[in-house]
This record gives sequence, C-alpha cells and structure tokens, in this order.
Amino acid sequence: MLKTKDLSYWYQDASQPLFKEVNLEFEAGQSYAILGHSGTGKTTFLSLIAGLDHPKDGEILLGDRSLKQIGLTNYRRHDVAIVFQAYNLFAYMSPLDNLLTAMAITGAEHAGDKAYASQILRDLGIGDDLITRNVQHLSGGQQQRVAIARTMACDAKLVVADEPTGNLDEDNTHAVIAQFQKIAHEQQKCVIIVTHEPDVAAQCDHQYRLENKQFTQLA
Ligand SMILES: Nc1ncnc2c1ncn2[C@@H]1O[C@H](COP(=O)(O)OP(=O)(O)OP(=O)(O)O)[C@@H](O)[C@H]1O
Repeated sequence: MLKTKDLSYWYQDASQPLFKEVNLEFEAGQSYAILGHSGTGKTTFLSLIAGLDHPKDGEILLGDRSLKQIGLTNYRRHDVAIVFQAYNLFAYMSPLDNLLTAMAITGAEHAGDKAYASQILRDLGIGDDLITRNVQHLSGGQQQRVAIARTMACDAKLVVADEPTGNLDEDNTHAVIAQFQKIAHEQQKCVIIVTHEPDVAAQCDHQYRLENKQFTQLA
C-alpha cells in the first residue's frame, strides 16, 4: 500500500542524513511500530509518511503514485489520518463535533451522519454523557480515544501515530493499542505507530528499529 523508495532526509547537512536510502513497505490490514532512541529521526520519518514535508531524496509511493504526484495537500486531506501525543483535537468542540467536522473536511463517506459518529465514540467508551461536552474537559485518555475515533470515522486508509500512548497510564495505553489493532484488522487500514515503549511495539504486527540511519526489522 505504502512504499518508501531510497528515502533519505536531513535537516541542514546532506552529509549527515537522519536516514539514508530507506526501502520499506507497509501493507493494508497490518500495524507497524517504529522504535528507536531519542533523536534518531522517528518523528521526522513519520512526518514524511504523513505528507507534512517532502523527502530530501528518494520518494514515497501510495499504491503506484508518488506523494509528489498526488500532491501533499490532497494526500493529507484524503489518504492519511494523523494521531499525535497531544491529541490535536479541535479545541472548544465536543467529541461529536470533532468527528463530524473531520468527516466533513475530508469528504468521508459518512459525513453528516451523527448516529454513525456517535456509535464510533460509544464503542471507544465515550458515552452519551461525554459526547457533547467540550473536549478540553475530558481526561487525557478520553481525548486520545476521541482522536482515534476521528481516524475511524474518516476514510483515510493510512493511520500514522506519533507516541500516541506517551501521556497515558497502563490501562489507557492498552485500550488505545487494542483500538489501533482493530483499525488495522477490522477496517483493513495500515497503522504506523512511533513509540518509545517496547511493550507497545510488541502488540503491533510488525516492529522496526531506526538506528544508524537504517530501519531494521525486529519482528
Ligand atoms: N525542524 C528541525 N530543524 C532542524 N533539526 C531538527 C528539526 N526537527 C528535528 N530536528 C533534529 O533532527 C533529529 C531527529 O529528530 P526527530 O524528532 O525526528 O527524532 P525522534 O527519533 O522522533 O526523537 P524523539 O524520540 O526524542 O521524539 C534530532 O536531532 C532533532 O534535533
């Protein structure tokens, strides 16, 4: 589904790339964890996959089209959903309006369908008492579940998450990863998660470590 072809990136100095000539393939219906020490370039890699920046060298292909051909704005709107550690919800809106707004912006199949959006939130434990409350009055774990619900309500086949459990306790971490597994296996999406936590990575279908400018498959 998504492929990197000789992908390289550096910020200032081309002789010191963060990663070099990376060739990876990510399939629909599977989840992938990317581990690695701080500063190795995991977030940078994810931002390229998410279409937030252009590669310095090489390319990223969705199916047989490069992100450059698709256009990054187009790609971000329709093909990829992003979950950050800091939830990144629309502030001052309720969980329900967060989903409905994202569905409208991305032109999702179920755009405007309140019952559909409410059910996804309910399935993630955001019940009727919380669904219309300002998201800023929700706990960290609840906000992260809303962010995940939003990716489920939209049609993007690729879901990327940067340290999605970084702020969560053990129970919420477990629930969030279980939900990502559901997104991969039941919705047949491709889920790519950057994490520091080996326990989190171990719950994904595949694990890679970014080290010495290359990705090594661990499992
Ligand atoms: N906009 C930028 N300009 C210059 N250097 C940057 C920029 N963003 C990140 N870097 C540097 O690039 C390197 C990789 O950063 P990145 O955030 O991708 O690493 P990471 O593996 O995700 O780290 P962490 O696990 O700590 O989040 C770091 O040394 C960082 O300081």
